[in-house]
Amino acid sequence: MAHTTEPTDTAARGGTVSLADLEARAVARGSASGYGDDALIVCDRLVRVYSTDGIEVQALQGLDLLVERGELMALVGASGSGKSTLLNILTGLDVPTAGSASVAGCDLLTMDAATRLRYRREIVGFVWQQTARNLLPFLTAHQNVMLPMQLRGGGGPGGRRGRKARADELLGILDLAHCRDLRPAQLSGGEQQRTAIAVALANSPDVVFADEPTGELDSNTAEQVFAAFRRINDELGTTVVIVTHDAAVAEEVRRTVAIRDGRTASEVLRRTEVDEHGQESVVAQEYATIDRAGRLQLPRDFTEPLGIKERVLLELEEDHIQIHPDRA
Ligand SMILES: Nc1ncnc2c1ncn2[C@@H]1O[C@H](COP(=O)(O)OP(=O)(O)OP(=O)(O)O)[C@@H](O)[C@H]1O
Repeated sequence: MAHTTEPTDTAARGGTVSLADLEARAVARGSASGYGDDALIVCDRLVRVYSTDGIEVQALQGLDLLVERGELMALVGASGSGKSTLLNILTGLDVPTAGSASVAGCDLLTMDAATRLRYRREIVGFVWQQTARNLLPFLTAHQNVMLPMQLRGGGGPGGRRGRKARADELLGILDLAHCRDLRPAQLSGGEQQRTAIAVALANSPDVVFADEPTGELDSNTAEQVFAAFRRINDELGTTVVIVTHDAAVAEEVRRTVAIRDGRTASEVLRRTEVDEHGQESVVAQEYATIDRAGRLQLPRDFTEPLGIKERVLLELEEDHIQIHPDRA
């Protein structure tokens, strides 16, 4: 085998290490640690500490998360797990205490005020749980969808006519053509949330964040809203991140990441598989996540029945690792 590792050879020969050697090593190290190079959303060891009256609360405790462009995924977690804290950081409303976070190449820690405004208008879209936060009550559905394009300024693609056509196109994709000239109070809960999705999409953002978007809806209506998220993900390729406490959302998306105590704890992936008879079925599998430091959190359902507490024995097999309770 040909030797291409010059720097090591130099060192092995006992010679002095040249600047070129050091540079080559730095480049090699850099490419090896290219965490999330291709991801749209990158959270790396994200920490958020709140201090109130001298008491510190660690809402995020070194959270790692990668979301690829084009994903339709959900972040789930119990109350207090850190979902809102994470969402506030990802939507540019809050800044983490430590770690790093970027969305579509925007560094969320170092953005200045002007970039933050552009980020919130053009790079990300939002759908909140409360309609009042999503839609202006005195504007029609069509006018609500036009508004972010008008606020963006710069004329927008195709000028006023282009913006009107875009608003109509989005209302069409979301099955809302019949609601075009109605005000929010004249729309059903599901129609309001679908209009909110159209508003979020107005400036063609890289990602839409939705916070408990179906929290105030019955299950049938919620199903229509999830179908709308799937449609914009399929037809427009928009990345969608849904944040909820409702674990049942896993049925509606392809990837669900669970947050526990300010860290990502596990993931459920849903894939469509085709058997030898051509029958399609959806297979959901739960994975434990490994953080950047190599830490793995074992689910309580697994540790409790085996009485696993402080330590385990690990055995490396050819294609898997065995974890044994400490019987000593
Ligand atoms: N502004 C704040 N000041 C102090 N502590 C806070 C603040 N915001 C959140 N926390 C604390 O941080 C932790 C995470 O809160 P967060 O709101 O992110 O959780 P959550 O998963 O969104 O919960 P919920 O579903 O109830 O909204 C909690 O312990 C919460 O009390």
